[in-house]
Amino acid sequence: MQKVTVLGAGSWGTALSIVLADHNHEVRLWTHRKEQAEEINNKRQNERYLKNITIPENIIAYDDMKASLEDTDVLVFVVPTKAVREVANQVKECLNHQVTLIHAAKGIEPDSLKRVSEMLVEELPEHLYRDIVVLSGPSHAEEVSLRQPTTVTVSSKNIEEAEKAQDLFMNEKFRVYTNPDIVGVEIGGALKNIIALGAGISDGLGYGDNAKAALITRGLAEITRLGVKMGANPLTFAGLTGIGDLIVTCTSQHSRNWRAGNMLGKGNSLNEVLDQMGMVVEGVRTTKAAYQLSLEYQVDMPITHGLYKVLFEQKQPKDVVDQLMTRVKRHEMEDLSSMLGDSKTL
Ligand SMILES: NC(=O)C1=CN([C@@H]2O[C@H](COP(=O)(O)OP(=O)(O)OC[C@H]3O[C@@H](n4cnc5c(N)ncnc54)[C@H](OP(=O)(O)O)[C@@H]3O)[C@@H](O)[C@H]2O)C=CC1
Ligand SMILES: O=C(CO)COP(=O)(O)O
Repeated sequence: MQKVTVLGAGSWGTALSIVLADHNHEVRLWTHRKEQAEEINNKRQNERYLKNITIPENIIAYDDMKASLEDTDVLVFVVPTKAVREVANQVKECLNHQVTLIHAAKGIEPDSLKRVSEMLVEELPEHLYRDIVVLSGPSHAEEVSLRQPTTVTVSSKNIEEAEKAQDLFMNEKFRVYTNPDIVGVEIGGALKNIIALGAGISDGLGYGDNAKAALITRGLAEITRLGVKMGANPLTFAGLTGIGDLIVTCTSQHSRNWRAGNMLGKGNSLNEVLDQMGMVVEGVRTTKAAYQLSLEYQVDMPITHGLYKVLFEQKQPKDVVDQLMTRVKRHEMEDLSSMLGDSKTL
Protein backbone atom coordinates (compact mmCIF):
# COMPACT_ATOMS: atom_id res chain seq x y z
CA MET A 1 0.00 0.00 0.00
CA GLN A 2 1.26 3.47 -0.89
CA LYS A 3 0.20 6.99 -0.02
CA VAL A 4 -0.89 8.65 -3.26
CA THR A 5 -1.89 12.30 -3.67
CA VAL A 6 -4.06 13.02 -6.72
CA LEU A 7 -4.10 16.72 -7.68
CA GLY A 8 -7.37 17.67 -9.38
CA ALA A 9 -10.83 16.36 -8.45
CA GLY A 10 -12.45 16.61 -11.88
CA SER A 11 -13.76 13.58 -13.73
CA TRP A 12 -10.37 12.02 -14.51
CA GLY A 13 -8.72 12.75 -11.13
CA THR A 14 -11.71 11.19 -9.38
CA ALA A 15 -11.82 8.13 -11.68
CA LEU A 16 -8.07 7.50 -11.26
CA SER A 17 -8.49 7.86 -7.48
CA ILE A 18 -11.10 5.10 -7.62
CA VAL A 19 -8.67 2.82 -9.51
CA LEU A 20 -6.02 3.49 -6.85
CA ALA A 21 -8.48 3.00 -3.99
CA ASP A 22 -9.60 -0.35 -5.46
CA HIS A 23 -5.92 -1.30 -5.25
CA ASN A 24 -6.01 -0.49 -1.50
CA HIS A 25 -3.74 2.52 -1.66
CA GLU A 26 -4.28 5.42 0.74
CA VAL A 27 -5.65 8.03 -1.65
CA ARG A 28 -5.67 11.78 -0.95
CA LEU A 29 -7.69 13.66 -3.57
CA TRP A 30 -6.80 17.37 -3.58
CA THR A 31 -9.25 19.97 -4.83
CA HIS A 32 -8.95 23.76 -4.71
CA ARG A 33 -12.62 23.99 -3.63
CA LYS A 34 -13.54 23.39 0.04
CA GLU A 35 -17.19 22.59 -0.71
CA GLN A 36 -16.15 19.88 -3.17
CA ALA A 37 -13.85 18.28 -0.56
CA GLU A 38 -16.79 18.29 1.87
CA GLU A 39 -19.14 16.75 -0.71
CA ILE A 40 -16.66 13.92 -1.34
CA ASN A 41 -15.87 13.28 2.33
CA ASN A 42 -19.41 13.62 3.69
CA LYS A 43 -21.65 12.39 0.86
CA ARG A 44 -19.14 10.12 -0.97
CA GLN A 45 -20.20 11.86 -4.21
CA ASN A 46 -18.62 14.16 -6.81
CA GLU A 47 -21.90 14.98 -8.51
CA ARG A 48 -20.71 17.63 -10.97
CA TYR A 49 -17.95 15.46 -12.45
CA LEU A 50 -19.02 11.81 -11.98
CA LYS A 51 -22.76 11.43 -11.51
CA ASN A 52 -24.12 8.49 -9.47
CA ILE A 53 -20.73 7.07 -8.55
CA THR A 54 -20.04 6.21 -4.90
CA ILE A 55 -16.55 7.33 -3.89
CA PRO A 56 -14.78 4.58 -1.86
CA GLU A 57 -14.09 5.26 1.84
CA ASN A 58 -10.31 5.05 1.40
CA ILE A 59 -10.33 8.22 -0.74
CA ILE A 60 -10.05 11.30 1.47
CA ALA A 61 -10.52 14.68 -0.18
CA TYR A 62 -8.37 17.65 0.92
CA ASP A 63 -8.58 21.32 0.10
CA ASP A 64 -5.34 21.93 2.03
CA MET A 65 -2.48 21.18 -0.37
CA LYS A 66 0.19 20.94 2.36
CA ALA A 67 -1.79 18.36 4.34
CA SER A 68 -2.47 16.33 1.20
CA LEU A 69 1.27 16.11 0.45
CA GLU A 70 2.50 15.15 3.92
CA ASP A 71 4.55 11.89 3.77
CA THR A 72 3.07 11.06 0.39
CA ASP A 73 4.89 8.55 -1.84
CA VAL A 74 3.33 9.41 -5.18
CA LEU A 75 1.98 12.58 -6.79
CA VAL A 76 -0.47 12.34 -9.71
CA PHE A 77 -1.18 15.60 -11.58
CA VAL A 78 -4.67 15.48 -13.13
CA VAL A 79 -5.57 19.13 -13.58
CA PRO A 80 -6.22 20.54 -17.08
CA THR A 81 -3.09 21.60 -18.99
CA LYS A 82 -3.80 25.30 -18.47
CA ALA A 83 -3.66 24.81 -14.67
CA VAL A 84 -0.49 22.69 -14.55
CA ARG A 85 2.01 25.50 -13.95
CA GLU A 86 -0.14 27.16 -11.26
CA VAL A 87 -0.66 23.89 -9.36
CA ALA A 88 3.02 22.91 -9.74
CA ASN A 89 3.96 26.21 -8.12
CA GLN A 90 1.70 25.43 -5.17
CA VAL A 91 3.32 22.00 -4.87
CA LYS A 92 6.76 23.61 -4.88
CA GLU A 93 5.74 25.69 -1.86
CA CYS A 94 4.44 22.72 0.14
CA LEU A 95 6.51 19.63 -0.79
CA ASN A 96 9.86 19.00 0.84
CA HIS A 97 10.63 15.36 0.04
CA GLN A 98 11.12 13.26 -3.11
CA VAL A 99 8.09 11.55 -4.72
CA THR A 100 7.20 9.42 -7.73
CA LEU A 101 5.74 11.96 -10.18
CA ILE A 102 2.99 10.99 -12.64
CA HIS A 103 0.78 13.17 -14.82
CA ALA A 104 -2.36 12.26 -16.76
CA ALA A 105 -3.20 15.52 -18.58
CA LYS A 106 -3.58 15.62 -22.38
CA GLY A 107 -2.56 18.92 -23.87
CA ILE A 108 0.16 21.16 -25.29
CA GLU A 109 0.69 24.73 -24.08
CA PRO A 110 0.18 27.34 -26.83
CA ASP A 111 3.07 29.75 -27.49
CA SER A 112 5.66 27.90 -25.34
CA LEU A 113 4.72 24.71 -27.27
CA LYS A 114 5.65 22.64 -24.21
CA ARG A 115 4.29 19.20 -23.45
CA VAL A 116 2.93 18.73 -19.90
CA SER A 117 6.02 16.81 -18.71
CA GLU A 118 8.21 19.67 -19.99
CA MET A 119 6.11 22.21 -18.10
CA LEU A 120 6.51 20.18 -14.90
CA VAL A 121 10.29 19.99 -15.40
CA GLU A 122 10.34 23.79 -15.75
CA GLU A 123 8.25 24.39 -12.62
CA LEU A 124 9.38 21.74 -10.12
CA PRO A 125 12.88 21.57 -8.57
CA GLU A 126 14.76 18.41 -9.65
CA HIS A 127 15.26 17.09 -6.11
CA LEU A 128 11.49 16.64 -5.61
CA TYR A 129 11.06 13.74 -8.07
CA ARG A 130 12.91 11.14 -10.13
CA ASP A 131 11.85 10.86 -13.83
CA ILE A 132 8.34 11.97 -14.77
CA VAL A 133 5.81 9.34 -15.84
CA VAL A 134 2.92 10.07 -18.23
CA LEU A 135 -0.32 8.07 -18.04
CA SER A 136 -2.37 8.17 -21.25
CA GLY A 137 -4.62 6.04 -23.46
CA PRO A 138 -8.25 5.37 -24.37
CA SER A 139 -9.98 5.87 -21.03
CA HIS A 140 -13.20 7.77 -20.43
CA ALA A 141 -13.58 8.55 -16.72
CA GLU A 142 -17.26 7.53 -16.83
CA GLU A 143 -16.34 3.94 -17.83
CA VAL A 144 -13.28 3.65 -15.58
CA SER A 145 -15.35 4.66 -12.54
CA LEU A 146 -17.83 1.86 -13.38
CA ARG A 147 -14.87 -0.58 -13.40
CA GLN A 148 -15.36 -1.36 -17.09
CA PRO A 149 -12.31 -2.93 -18.82
CA THR A 150 -9.80 -0.25 -19.81
CA THR A 151 -6.21 -0.23 -21.06
CA VAL A 152 -3.71 2.63 -20.76
CA THR A 153 0.02 3.23 -21.24
CA VAL A 154 2.54 4.69 -18.80
CA SER A 155 5.63 6.25 -20.29
CA SER A 156 8.88 7.54 -18.88
CA LYS A 157 12.48 7.90 -20.02
CA ASN A 158 13.22 5.77 -16.93
CA ILE A 159 11.68 2.31 -17.30
CA GLU A 160 11.85 1.68 -13.53
CA GLU A 161 9.65 4.71 -12.86
CA ALA A 162 7.19 3.58 -15.57
CA GLU A 163 7.07 0.09 -14.04
CA LYS A 164 6.38 1.56 -10.60
CA ALA A 165 3.42 3.44 -12.08
CA GLN A 166 2.29 0.26 -13.86
CA ASP A 167 2.25 -1.65 -10.54
CA LEU A 168 0.56 1.24 -8.75
CA PHE A 169 -2.49 1.37 -11.05
CA MET A 170 -2.82 -2.06 -12.63
CA ASN A 171 -5.75 -4.25 -11.60
CA GLU A 172 -8.00 -6.81 -13.31
CA LYS A 173 -10.18 -4.06 -14.84
CA PHE A 174 -7.47 -1.50 -15.56
CA ARG A 175 -4.61 -2.92 -17.61
CA VAL A 176 -1.45 -0.82 -17.86
CA TYR A 177 1.28 -1.14 -20.51
CA THR A 178 4.68 0.59 -20.54
CA ASN A 179 6.27 2.51 -23.45
CA PRO A 180 9.57 4.46 -23.25
CA ASP A 181 8.50 6.95 -25.98
CA ILE A 182 7.32 9.85 -23.82
CA VAL A 183 7.24 12.29 -26.78
CA GLY A 184 5.00 10.02 -28.85
CA VAL A 185 2.73 9.22 -25.89
CA GLU A 186 2.20 12.89 -24.98
CA ILE A 187 1.78 14.06 -28.58
CA GLY A 188 -0.74 11.32 -29.40
CA GLY A 189 -2.78 11.96 -26.23
CA ALA A 190 -2.89 15.72 -26.78
CA LEU A 191 -3.49 15.88 -30.53
CA LYS A 192 -6.27 13.29 -30.68
CA ASN A 193 -8.45 15.93 -29.01
CA ILE A 194 -8.17 18.11 -32.14
CA ILE A 195 -9.38 15.27 -34.33
CA ALA A 196 -12.19 14.51 -31.84
CA LEU A 197 -13.40 18.10 -32.18
CA GLY A 198 -13.35 17.54 -35.95
CA ALA A 199 -15.27 14.27 -35.63
CA GLY A 200 -17.91 16.01 -33.52
CA ILE A 201 -18.20 18.80 -36.10
CA SER A 202 -18.57 16.23 -38.87
CA ASP A 203 -21.37 14.47 -36.97
CA GLY A 204 -22.97 17.84 -36.16
CA LEU A 205 -23.00 18.71 -39.86
CA GLY A 206 -24.81 15.42 -40.53
CA TYR A 207 -21.94 13.66 -42.28
CA GLY A 208 -21.61 9.91 -41.83
CA ASP A 209 -19.24 7.13 -40.86
CA ASN A 210 -17.11 7.53 -44.01
CA ALA A 211 -16.23 11.08 -43.03
CA LYS A 212 -15.40 10.03 -39.47
CA ALA A 213 -13.16 7.17 -40.64
CA ALA A 214 -11.39 9.63 -42.92
CA LEU A 215 -10.82 12.06 -40.05
CA ILE A 216 -9.47 9.35 -37.76
CA THR A 217 -7.04 7.87 -40.31
CA ARG A 218 -5.90 11.12 -41.95
CA GLY A 219 -5.76 12.69 -38.46
CA LEU A 220 -3.46 9.88 -37.39
CA ALA A 221 -1.28 10.53 -40.45
CA GLU A 222 -0.76 14.19 -39.59
CA ILE A 223 -0.23 13.51 -35.87
CA THR A 224 2.40 10.92 -36.83
CA ARG A 225 4.13 13.33 -39.25
CA LEU A 226 4.46 15.96 -36.53
CA GLY A 227 5.32 13.49 -33.76
CA VAL A 228 8.14 11.87 -35.73
CA LYS A 229 9.64 15.30 -36.52
CA MET A 230 9.57 15.99 -32.77
CA GLY A 231 11.45 12.77 -32.05
CA ALA A 232 8.66 10.22 -31.45
CA ASN A 233 8.71 6.58 -32.53
CA PRO A 234 6.16 6.22 -35.40
CA LEU A 235 4.98 2.88 -33.96
CA THR A 236 3.70 4.60 -30.81
CA PHE A 237 0.93 6.16 -32.95
CA ALA A 238 -0.31 2.65 -33.86
CA GLY A 239 -0.76 1.94 -30.13
CA LEU A 240 -3.15 2.80 -27.31
CA THR A 241 -2.09 6.44 -27.02
CA GLY A 242 -2.37 6.97 -30.80
CA ILE A 243 -5.05 5.16 -32.77
CA GLY A 244 -6.55 3.73 -29.53
CA ASP A 245 -7.31 7.13 -28.05
CA LEU A 246 -8.40 8.51 -31.44
CA ILE A 247 -11.02 5.76 -31.73
CA VAL A 248 -12.40 6.20 -28.21
CA THR A 249 -12.52 9.99 -28.36
CA CYS A 250 -13.88 10.37 -31.90
CA THR A 251 -16.63 7.79 -31.52
CA SER A 252 -17.97 8.32 -28.01
CA GLN A 253 -20.51 10.77 -26.64
CA HIS A 254 -18.59 10.67 -23.34
CA SER A 255 -15.91 12.76 -25.04
CA ARG A 256 -16.12 16.44 -24.17
CA ASN A 257 -14.09 17.25 -27.28
CA TRP A 258 -16.51 15.31 -29.50
CA ARG A 259 -19.51 16.95 -27.78
CA ALA A 260 -18.03 20.44 -28.17
CA GLY A 261 -17.34 19.75 -31.86
CA ASN A 262 -20.86 18.42 -32.32
CA MET A 263 -22.34 21.69 -31.00
CA LEU A 264 -20.03 23.69 -33.28
CA GLY A 265 -21.16 21.59 -36.26
CA LYS A 266 -24.77 22.35 -35.35
CA GLY A 267 -24.09 26.07 -35.58
CA ASN A 268 -23.19 27.20 -32.04
CA SER A 269 -20.33 29.64 -31.53
CA LEU A 270 -17.18 28.59 -29.66
CA ASN A 271 -18.10 30.82 -26.70
CA GLU A 272 -21.61 29.34 -26.47
CA VAL A 273 -20.15 25.83 -26.56
CA LEU A 274 -17.52 26.44 -23.87
CA ASP A 275 -20.11 28.12 -21.63
CA GLN A 276 -22.34 25.06 -21.83
CA MET A 277 -19.66 22.39 -21.36
CA GLY A 278 -18.71 23.08 -17.71
CA MET A 279 -15.69 20.78 -18.09
CA VAL A 280 -12.36 21.14 -19.83
CA VAL A 281 -12.22 20.88 -23.65
CA GLU A 282 -8.47 20.47 -24.07
CA GLY A 283 -8.63 20.31 -27.88
CA VAL A 284 -9.32 24.04 -28.23
CA ARG A 285 -6.00 25.27 -26.80
CA THR A 286 -4.17 22.28 -28.25
CA THR A 287 -5.43 23.19 -31.75
CA LYS A 288 -3.67 26.52 -31.38
CA ALA A 289 -0.50 24.85 -30.08
CA ALA A 290 -0.48 22.19 -32.83
CA TYR A 291 -1.08 24.85 -35.49
CA GLN A 292 1.98 26.70 -34.15
CA LEU A 293 4.00 23.45 -33.98
CA SER A 294 3.14 22.61 -37.60
CA LEU A 295 4.57 25.99 -38.66
CA GLU A 296 7.64 25.61 -36.47
CA TYR A 297 8.42 22.05 -37.70
CA GLN A 298 7.11 22.72 -41.24
CA VAL A 299 4.75 19.76 -41.18
CA ASP A 300 1.64 19.58 -43.37
CA MET A 301 -1.37 19.31 -40.98
CA PRO A 302 -4.47 20.15 -43.04
CA ILE A 303 -7.09 18.96 -40.53
CA THR A 304 -5.45 20.91 -37.69
CA HIS A 305 -5.28 24.00 -39.90
CA GLY A 306 -8.96 23.54 -40.82
CA LEU A 307 -9.92 23.31 -37.13
CA TYR A 308 -7.82 26.39 -36.38
CA LYS A 309 -9.82 28.34 -38.98
CA VAL A 310 -13.14 27.20 -37.44
CA LEU A 311 -12.11 27.93 -33.83
CA PHE A 312 -10.06 31.10 -34.18
CA GLU A 313 -10.94 32.66 -37.55
CA GLN A 314 -14.73 32.10 -37.46
CA LYS A 315 -14.72 30.10 -40.71
CA GLN A 316 -17.83 27.98 -41.37
CA PRO A 317 -17.20 24.26 -40.68
CA LYS A 318 -18.85 23.22 -43.96
CA ASP A 319 -16.58 25.52 -46.00
CA VAL A 320 -13.53 24.08 -44.24
CA VAL A 321 -14.64 20.51 -45.09
CA ASP A 322 -15.11 21.55 -48.74
CA GLN A 323 -11.57 23.00 -48.73
CA LEU A 324 -10.13 19.80 -47.23
CA MET A 325 -11.87 17.67 -49.87
CA THR A 326 -10.64 19.76 -52.79
CA ARG A 327 -6.95 19.95 -51.86
CA VAL A 328 -4.43 18.92 -54.53
CA LYS A 329 -4.15 15.17 -55.07
CA ARG A 330 -1.68 13.29 -52.85
CA HIS A 331 -0.13 9.84 -52.34
CA GLU A 332 -1.67 8.29 -49.18
CA MET A 333 1.73 7.40 -47.66
CA GLU A 334 3.54 10.62 -48.65
CA ASP A 335 6.00 11.64 -45.92
CA LEU A 336 5.14 8.59 -43.82
CA SER A 337 7.09 6.25 -46.09
CA SER A 338 10.42 8.00 -45.49
CA MET A 339 9.75 7.98 -41.73
CA LEU A 340 9.18 4.23 -41.65
CA GLY A 341 12.24 3.45 -43.73
CA ASP A 342 12.21 3.05 -47.50
CA SER A 343 9.90 0.05 -47.63
CA LYS A 344 9.18 -1.03 -51.22
CA THR A 345 5.48 -1.50 -50.39
CA LEU A 346 4.89 2.18 -49.54
N1 LIG B 1 -12.20 12.93 -18.28
C1 LIG B 1 -11.58 11.94 -18.87
O1 LIG B 1 -12.19 10.91 -19.19
C2 LIG B 1 -10.12 12.03 -19.15
C3 LIG B 1 -9.42 13.22 -19.00
N2 LIG B 1 -8.08 13.25 -19.27
C4 LIG B 1 -7.30 14.48 -19.09
O2 LIG B 1 -7.21 14.78 -17.70
C5 LIG B 1 -7.04 16.20 -17.52
C6 LIG B 1 -8.08 16.68 -16.51
O3 LIG B 1 -9.33 16.49 -17.12
P1 LIG B 1 -10.69 16.21 -16.36
O4 LIG B 1 -10.52 15.70 -15.00
O5 LIG B 1 -11.50 15.40 -17.28
O6 LIG B 1 -11.26 17.71 -16.31
P2 LIG B 1 -12.58 18.25 -15.61
O7 LIG B 1 -13.02 19.43 -16.39
O8 LIG B 1 -13.52 17.12 -15.40
O9 LIG B 1 -12.05 18.71 -14.18
C7 LIG B 1 -11.00 19.61 -14.03
C8 LIG B 1 -10.67 19.72 -12.56
O10 LIG B 1 -9.49 20.54 -12.41
C9 LIG B 1 -9.80 21.59 -11.50
N3 LIG B 1 -9.03 22.79 -11.80
C10 LIG B 1 -9.11 23.59 -12.89
N4 LIG B 1 -8.23 24.61 -12.78
C11 LIG B 1 -7.62 24.46 -11.58
C12 LIG B 1 -6.63 25.20 -10.88
N5 LIG B 1 -6.08 26.30 -11.42
N6 LIG B 1 -6.23 24.76 -9.67
C13 LIG B 1 -6.77 23.66 -9.14
N7 LIG B 1 -7.70 22.89 -9.73
C14 LIG B 1 -8.12 23.30 -10.96
C15 LIG B 1 -11.30 21.83 -11.70
O11 LIG B 1 -11.80 22.55 -10.59
P3 LIG B 1 -13.20 23.37 -10.68
O12 LIG B 1 -14.28 22.37 -10.42
O13 LIG B 1 -13.09 24.40 -9.63
O14 LIG B 1 -13.29 23.97 -12.08
C16 LIG B 1 -11.78 20.38 -11.77
O15 LIG B 1 -11.84 19.81 -10.50
C17 LIG B 1 -7.22 16.82 -18.92
O16 LIG B 1 -5.95 17.11 -19.45
C18 LIG B 1 -7.90 15.72 -19.72
O17 LIG B 1 -7.58 15.77 -21.11
C19 LIG B 1 -7.39 12.15 -19.66
C20 LIG B 1 -8.05 10.95 -19.82
C21 LIG B 1 -9.45 10.81 -19.58
O1 LIG C 1 -9.00 11.53 -23.14
C1 LIG C 1 -10.12 11.06 -23.03
C2 LIG C 1 -10.41 9.63 -23.26
O2 LIG C 1 -9.24 8.89 -23.47
C3 LIG C 1 -11.25 11.96 -22.67
O3 LIG C 1 -11.54 12.75 -23.77
P1 LIG C 1 -12.38 14.10 -23.60
O4 LIG C 1 -11.49 15.08 -22.87
O5 LIG C 1 -12.71 14.53 -24.99
O6 LIG C 1 -13.61 13.77 -22.79
